[in-house]
Amino acid sequence: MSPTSTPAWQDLRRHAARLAEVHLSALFARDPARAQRFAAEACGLYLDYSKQRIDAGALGTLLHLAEQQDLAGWRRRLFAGEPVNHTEQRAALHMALRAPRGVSFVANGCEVSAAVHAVRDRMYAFAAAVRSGERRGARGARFEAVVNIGIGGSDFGPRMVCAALAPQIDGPRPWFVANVDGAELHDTLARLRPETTLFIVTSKTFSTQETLANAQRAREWLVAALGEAAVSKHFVAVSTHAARVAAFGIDPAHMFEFWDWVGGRYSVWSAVGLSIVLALGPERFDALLAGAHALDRHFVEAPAERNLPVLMGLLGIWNTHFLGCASQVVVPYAQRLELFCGWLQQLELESNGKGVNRAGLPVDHATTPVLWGSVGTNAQHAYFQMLHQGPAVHAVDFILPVEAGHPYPEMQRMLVANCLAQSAALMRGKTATEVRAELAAQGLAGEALDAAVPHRVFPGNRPSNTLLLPRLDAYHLGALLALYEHRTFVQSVIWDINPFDQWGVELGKQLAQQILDPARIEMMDASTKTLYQRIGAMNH
Ligand SMILES: O=P(O)(O)OC[C@H]1O[C@H](O)[C@H](O)[C@@H](O)[C@@H]1O
Repeated sequence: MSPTSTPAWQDLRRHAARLAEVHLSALFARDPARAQRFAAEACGLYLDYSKQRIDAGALGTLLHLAEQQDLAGWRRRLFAGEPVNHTEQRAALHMALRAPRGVSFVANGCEVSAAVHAVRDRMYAFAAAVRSGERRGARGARFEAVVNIGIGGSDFGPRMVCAALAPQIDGPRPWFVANVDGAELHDTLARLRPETTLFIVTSKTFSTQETLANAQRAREWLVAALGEAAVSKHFVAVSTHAARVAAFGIDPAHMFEFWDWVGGRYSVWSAVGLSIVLALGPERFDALLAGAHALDRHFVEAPAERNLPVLMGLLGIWNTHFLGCASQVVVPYAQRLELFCGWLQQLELESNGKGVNRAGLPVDHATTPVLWGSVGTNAQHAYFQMLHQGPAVHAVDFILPVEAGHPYPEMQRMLVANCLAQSAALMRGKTATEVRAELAAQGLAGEALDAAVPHRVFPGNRPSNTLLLPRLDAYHLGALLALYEHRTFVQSVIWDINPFDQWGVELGKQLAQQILDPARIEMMDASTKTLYQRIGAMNH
C-alpha cells in the first residue's frame, strides 16, 4: 500500500504543519531532556537525533507509519529468506553471511548456513596459506600484492573496508581496479611485479564488461611476464557462476562461491570480502561480521522506538516527505572513511532509486533522496556554505569515531570540535540580533552595519543526526555498515518498493553494447551518433 494512503501519513502532515513554525532551538529550550530523549544506542554505536526537527508526537506517528506499512512483517519475511526480491524471485539474505556457526538461515526454502561456512573455511585456509607464504607465485615468490578486479558491489565494499582499517593491514597489500578506463589498471600494474601479485576476479555474474576487460588485460600482463602456466597460481575468482569462470580460464577449483540471494551491494560479507581477509586476516574479518551480526540482532529484537535502523529510516522519511529534504548528506569525520559515501551511494540509491511500487504501479511520492557527502573537515571547506545558508533541502548524517586512530590527540580534539560545531551551527543558526551585536562590538555602525547583517545571518533549523562510534575498528565498522543496510530496507518498506533489484542499470549497458557494434550504431539517436563521429574525428 502506498504510504500516502495510510492514516499515519495524514497525521504526519498535521505534525509537519504544526512544527513548521517551531525552530529547533525552541524545541531544545522547551525540553531540557531533549538530548537524552532523542538518542538511542546499540552495538557501541550512539545516535543523537535530537537535532532532527521532530517532537514526541511526530516520532510516535512515524512509528505508527512503520506499523501501518507492516515493517515487522517485512523484516520477518526478510530474515526468513522469503523471496522479498520478487522481481527476481530471490531472497535477500546477507544476514546469513555474518551469523555465527550454529545459527541457521533458510533462503527460498533451502538451508544455506552450512554452505556459507564451508566457503568461509576455504577462504580462511586460502588466506592463511597466502599470508604465511606457504602458497606462493609461479616463480616461488611470496605474494606481496593482491589486486581485486571487480566493480559496483564487487568493489565498493572491500575497497572501503580496506581503506577504513588500513593501519591494521598485516598481509599482502590490497589494490582495487574497477573502472573500464584502463588508466586505473595501468597505473596499478605499473606499481606491481607479476611474480608477487595475486589477482582476484570478483563478479557475481561474471559477465560484467568492465571486470572482464580488466581481468583479460591483467591476465595478458601476467602471461607476458611469467607464461600461461602461471595463471592458475596467480588468479582466483569470486562468483556465483562457475561455468563463466571456467570459460574465462580460471579453474573453478580456484573459485570462491556465493549465491544469488546475496545482492551485489550487500555482498562484502561473502567471498567478495576475500581481499579483506587476505589483507587483514580472518580474525578481523570475523570481527567485521560479528559487528554486523550484532546489529542484525538489534534490528530484529529492539523495540522500534529504540531501534537504530528503524529510527534512522523513519527520520529519513520524515525529512524527505515532510520537511522537503530531497538531499541526504553523509559526512564521516574520519579520513579513513573517505570511501564510505561511495559504498553508501550504491547501497541506498541502487536499492531505493525506484519509480514503481512492489505491484509495478508508479509511486505517488518521492523515493530515495539524493545521497552524497565526503569526509569532514574537508567538506566544511567545500559545500558547507550551502548547507548553512543555501536552500533548506539537506539533512545531514555526521559520523564520528571517537578514539583517535593516530598518535596526535590534539588533532583529534580539533576534529571532534569541528564535527560538533557544524551540527550545532546547522541547528541553532545565528539571528540578525546576534549578528548586529557582534558587528557593533567590532565597531561597525549605521548603514554599513545594516548592509552587512543579512549576509551573516544563519537561519539554522537544519536537521542532522550524529552517530558516534567508539573507534574505527572492524567490529564497529561492521555494525555501521549493517545499520545503513537495514535503514535502507526500512525505507523501502515504508515506500512499498523492492530494494533488492536494479533494473535501472540495464538500459545503459545494452546501449553501450550497441555503440560498440558498428552494425548497430546507425540505429542510435542523432546526438549520440554525432558525438560518436566527433570522437572518431578527434581520434585522428
Ligand atoms: O558482481 P557483478 O556481477 O560483476 O556486478 C557488479 C555490479 O553490476 C551492476 O552495476 C549492478 O547494478 C551492481 O549491483 C553490481 O554490483
